[in-house]
This record gives sequence, C-alpha cells and structure tokens, in this order.
Amino acid sequence: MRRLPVALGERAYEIQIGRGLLARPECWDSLAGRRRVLVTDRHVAALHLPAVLATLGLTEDDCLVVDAGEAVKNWDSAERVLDWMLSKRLARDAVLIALGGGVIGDLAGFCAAIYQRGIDFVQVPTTLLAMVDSSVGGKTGVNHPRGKNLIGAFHQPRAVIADLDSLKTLPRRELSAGAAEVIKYGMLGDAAFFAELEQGGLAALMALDGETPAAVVERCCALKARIVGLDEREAVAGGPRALLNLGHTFGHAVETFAGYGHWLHGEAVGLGLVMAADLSARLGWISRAEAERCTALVAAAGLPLLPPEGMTPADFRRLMAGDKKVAGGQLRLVLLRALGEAVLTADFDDAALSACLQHYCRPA
Ligand SMILES: NC(=O)c1ccc[n+]([C@@H]2O[C@H](COP(=O)([O-])OP(=O)(O)OC[C@H]3O[C@@H](n4cnc5c(N)ncnc54)[C@H](O)[C@@H]3O)[C@@H](O)[C@H]2O)c1
Ligand SMILES: O=C(O)C(=O)C[C@@H](O)[C@H](O)[C@H](O)COP(=O)(O)O
Ligand SMILES: [Zn+2]
Repeated sequence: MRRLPVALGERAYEIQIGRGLLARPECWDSLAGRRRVLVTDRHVAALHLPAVLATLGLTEDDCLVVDAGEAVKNWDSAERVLDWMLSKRLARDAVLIALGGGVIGDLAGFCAAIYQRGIDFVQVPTTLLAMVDSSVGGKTGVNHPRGKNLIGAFHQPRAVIADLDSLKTLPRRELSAGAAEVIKYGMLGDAAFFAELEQGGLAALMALDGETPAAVVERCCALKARIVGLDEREAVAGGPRALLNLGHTFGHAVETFAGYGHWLHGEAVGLGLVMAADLSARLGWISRAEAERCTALVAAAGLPLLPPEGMTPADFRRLMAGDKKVAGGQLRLVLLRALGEAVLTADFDDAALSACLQHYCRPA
C-alpha cells in the first residue's frame, strides 16, 4: 500500500492507495471507537457497500443511500442528508464516511462541514476522478442552477482511503472522465508526466494494468497535495490552487449549459483543457503543435472535443462570467505559459478568446 501525507498543520491527513483496502480493517484504524455513519449512492451501494459494512461492523441502518449522478449534487440533497444525520442524533464526535465518486464526496463532505458547525469525515473514493482529485484538498459543496459548486465550504477530510480494486466495476465512460483530470495535472504542472501519459501511460491506466493505476493516483495526489499545502483555500489574490482549475472555466460552463449530469464533469473538463490549450496557442504562449498534443491526449482518453450542440460563444461568455475566479468584475482564466506550466491570468487578448470560442462553437 502507498501512503501519502497531506501536510496541512492540524488538518494534516494521509491518503492510502492500494488494492483490497475496503476489506482491510487496519486501513480504518483511525475511526476505531467512534460513531461512524456512511453516505453513498445507489450504484456504489450495490457494488461495494457490503464489503465496507462487513469491515466496519456496521449495518444498513448506519447508511444513507442517495441517487447517483451529478443531478443529486444540490441543495435539496444536502438537506436530505442533514435531516438524516439529525434523525440519527449524531453528536459532534461522529465521523461521516463518504463512499463513492466526487458527487458523494462533495455532497457528504459539505454536510459534514456544516452539520453542527462541522464534524469529521473520511473520503473513500471509488471513481478514478475521485481518487486523483476530488477526495483530496477539502473542496466540498453543491451545484446551483446558475453554476457549478457555487455553494460550498472548505473542509478537509480526516483520511482518504482509495481502494484501486473498486475501479474494476467502473464504467468505461467514467474512467475516461477521470482521465481528464489526470491529463490536467500533466498540463498544469508536470510536463514529464504528460509525456509519460502520451507514451503508453494513459493506455495502461485505462486498461487498469499492473502498477500503473497506483502510480498515477499517487502522482496526481502528490501534485495536488503540494499545491493545496501552499494555498489551502484558493486565495482570491491568486494563489497556486487556482491552477487546479485548468480547463474548468470552460468546463463548468458546458456542464451548466447542458444541465447537470448530461455531460460528466470529466468530459466537460477534457473539452475545457483542449480549449485552454487552444487559447494559449492563439496567444502565442505555447506552440500550435503543443496544443495539438493536448487535444490528441484528450481524444485518446475517449473524451468529447466539441461543446454541446447549440452552445454559442455568448452562452460561454454568460456562464463564464459567473465563475468563482472572477475578480473585480474581470474574467480570469487558467492558461498555459508552457506545456506543464499553468498561470492564472486576466491578461489575455479578448479577441483571442472570441476566436477560440468561435472555433469550438462552429456547427459540427
Ligand atoms: N472537490 C473537488 O476538489 C473536486 C474535484 C474534481 C471533481 N469534483 C466533483 O466531482 C464530481 C464528479 O465526480 P465523479 O466523476 O466521481 O462522478 P460521480 O460521483 O457521479 O460518479 C460517477 C458515476 O459512477 C458511479 N460509480 C462510482 N464508483 C463506482 C464504482 N466503483 N463502480 C461502478 N460505478 C461507480 C456513480 O454511482 C456514478 O453513477 C463533480 O461534481 C465534480 O464537480 C470535485
Ligand atoms: O481542488 C481544486 O482546487 C480544484 O479546482 C479541482 C477541480 O478539479 C474540481 O473540479 C473543483 O471542484 C473545482 O472547484 P471550483 O472552485 O472551480 O468549483
Ligand atoms: Zn474538476
């Protein structure tokens, strides 16, 4: 098993990455003696809940199973989870376990953040996306019809337990969605990793071959943990955490336009990465050949390369104007100064953005 520290002072925790962890009691030692309850979704409940209940000696009465998918990540669901927590008379020393993908992690984590002003929670990611990204770093929250993740809180988990065996049941489309966030790390901060993904790493990851998934999850988590350690709450003044948002200003616009759940988060991020690379090339910051390498890797992951039918540049502009990185009324984007080096900037030629939006919104 690989163990990775997230260095955040009194909020420090460990990420455990390995196979068979759901069934290994020693991985859950930090929860011993505490009241434990669990939130999951119905897909994950059918596949992986029995193993966790057996390991922890819990019953179905200790679990809340919600519907699956992005459409669940909303205020109504949060209210339902909070109401259930209250009905269980959880005290402040209880621990909430979030078993599932990023939707469950964000939703349950948010409820843990605000229940009686905050109780402990543990992330048990079961999707590739959640293992490499959403389970780490403490962003929790729900969507609003006006935009993604607009309601939320920073609340770090007490531990992350990533059992790679759970990926065996993950549908191919979800694996591709997770790959988008993996590619993101290479583009934003690790050119060597990007090249490894191009040279067979992505294919081995998608095939869940040998040690590759463990190595990739560890590499992504290490990069994210380092950035979060430098800028835990994404300083509005422009700390490094915003770089983890590469591709997300475009991607969140697509998810909101399409209606939550029609495009997977990772699918929208994949397209956002392609658009961010294209814009960076239009600005002359990276070469056209480098932008094409980004597009090719996103395509190799089986991700879409064009926005939803009917989405116009004006739709992008309207939705991107509500992005959380907007400051002083100005749109700020994460773009590439080089492949492997992202920057948060408002200093780009707006005509280049128009040309980029026009290019991708062309009729297919
Ligand atoms: N907090 C963060 O830092 C952060 C980072 C990235 C993404 N996110 C959020 O994460 C969400 C996306 O997460 P996701 O891609 O994991 O989606 P998800 O949680 O909806 O899971 C995807 C689908 O796979 C199913 N599933 C989960 N694990 C499975 C398994 N092992 N086998 C079979 N099916 C399984 C789920 O039931 C669901 O239908 C978005 O809401 C996004 O905004 C948050
Ligand atoms: O952890 C972060 O910081 C990220 O930006 C990771 C993203 O992959 C993730 O989708 C996050 O939820 C986006 O955050 P938001 O602040 O843009 O809502
Ligand atoms: Zn994301």
